[in-house]
Amino acid sequence: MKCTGSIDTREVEELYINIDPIQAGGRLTNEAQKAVIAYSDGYSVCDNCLKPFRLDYIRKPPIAEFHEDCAKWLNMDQLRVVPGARRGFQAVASSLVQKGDPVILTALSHYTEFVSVEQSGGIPCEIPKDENNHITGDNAAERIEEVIAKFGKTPPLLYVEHVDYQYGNIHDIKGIVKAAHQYDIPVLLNGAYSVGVMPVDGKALGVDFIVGSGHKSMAAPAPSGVLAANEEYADVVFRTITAKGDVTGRTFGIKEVEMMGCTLMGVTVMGLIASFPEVQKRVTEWDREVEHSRIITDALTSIEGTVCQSDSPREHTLTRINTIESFDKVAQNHKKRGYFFSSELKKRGITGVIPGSTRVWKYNTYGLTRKQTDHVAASFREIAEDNCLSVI
Ligand SMILES: Cc1ncc(COP(=O)(O)O)c(C=O)c1O
Repeated sequence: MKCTGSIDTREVEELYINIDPIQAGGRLTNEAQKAVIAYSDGYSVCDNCLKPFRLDYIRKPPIAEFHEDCAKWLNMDQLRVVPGARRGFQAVASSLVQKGDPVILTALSHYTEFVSVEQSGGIPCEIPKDENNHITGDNAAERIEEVIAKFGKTPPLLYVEHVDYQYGNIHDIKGIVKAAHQYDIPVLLNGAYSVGVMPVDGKALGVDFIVGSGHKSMAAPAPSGVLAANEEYADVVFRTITAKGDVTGRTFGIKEVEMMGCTLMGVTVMGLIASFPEVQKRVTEWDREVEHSRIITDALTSIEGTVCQSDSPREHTLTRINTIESFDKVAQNHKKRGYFFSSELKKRGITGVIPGSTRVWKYNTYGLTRKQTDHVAASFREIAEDNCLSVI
């Protein structure tokens, strides 16, 4: 097929309630949609890039202010915008990890963390999860000791998910930080599923870095994100270039090495900034989101044979559910096989569950209204009853 450049409307968002596990927190606000159009030209944010020539100093549009305000909001000392959470991991690993260094991550770490470790020549060492699918301070301490004994050196970095992508569980960050700091290991908090949807306080958690994903949880276009650091590490990660042209003698001012000079331009940074007021407001309404998550999860677990594999009652909107003994049993004898489930959901105006999956799958209820929540909950029950599954 040839790309003609003509783009259809995106039905998923226009016509359906979307419970896709990764998309919920990244939907743009109306303000971001307006900003995206206004700043759609490539270098549009550079109209007023005056000395010093760097993205985070631009005051019109208020990019400098966003950097200050967003750092404050996360209770961290300094912040930069980055093209996705993964680029935040990359900047930190590239600054702190040397070839052959052991680096601590967890049994629930995202692949992009592993990629950043590999790029820097580090050796990934995972903290195992416990029987409740949690990463604990005790397990972290034990693993750190083991790794130091094995490699004969202290890991330069530890990554931990605030909320992991497999279960949507919230982990004991304070306990893990306590363990890491006993060995002077800095902690990077992966806030891909927390920054922008729930309250996050870097100083209260005690972390050294926070990484957030704009397109996952801050109502921003992709690829966007934030990297925040505390004062102790800011100078290292946000160091400026010292290289000089050996023939021309040129120097390059205050460009930051890990940021490749400047990062987000145009649509991405302006979408992130335009959504920021709404994002700050919505994290204060987290309790309501959790309530909606519980309503839907309760509906699913009221279907005989269905097991919630995430923490219960839910504390987050991302949930992993096991329907092997319920919807998958129906699928075995259904003419549409596993596709019956997504097709029944679609008939009811719901999308986001991978077509064909009826065994273990994830959904995210973030951003649903109460009416939509009740409709999704009732739909799961109805599909079960229509297919002779008992609902308690
Ligand atoms: C837990 C987690 N961390 C990091 C990432 C990467 O985020 P980004 O796409 O912003 O680089 C993802 C994306 O799926 C994720 O689920």
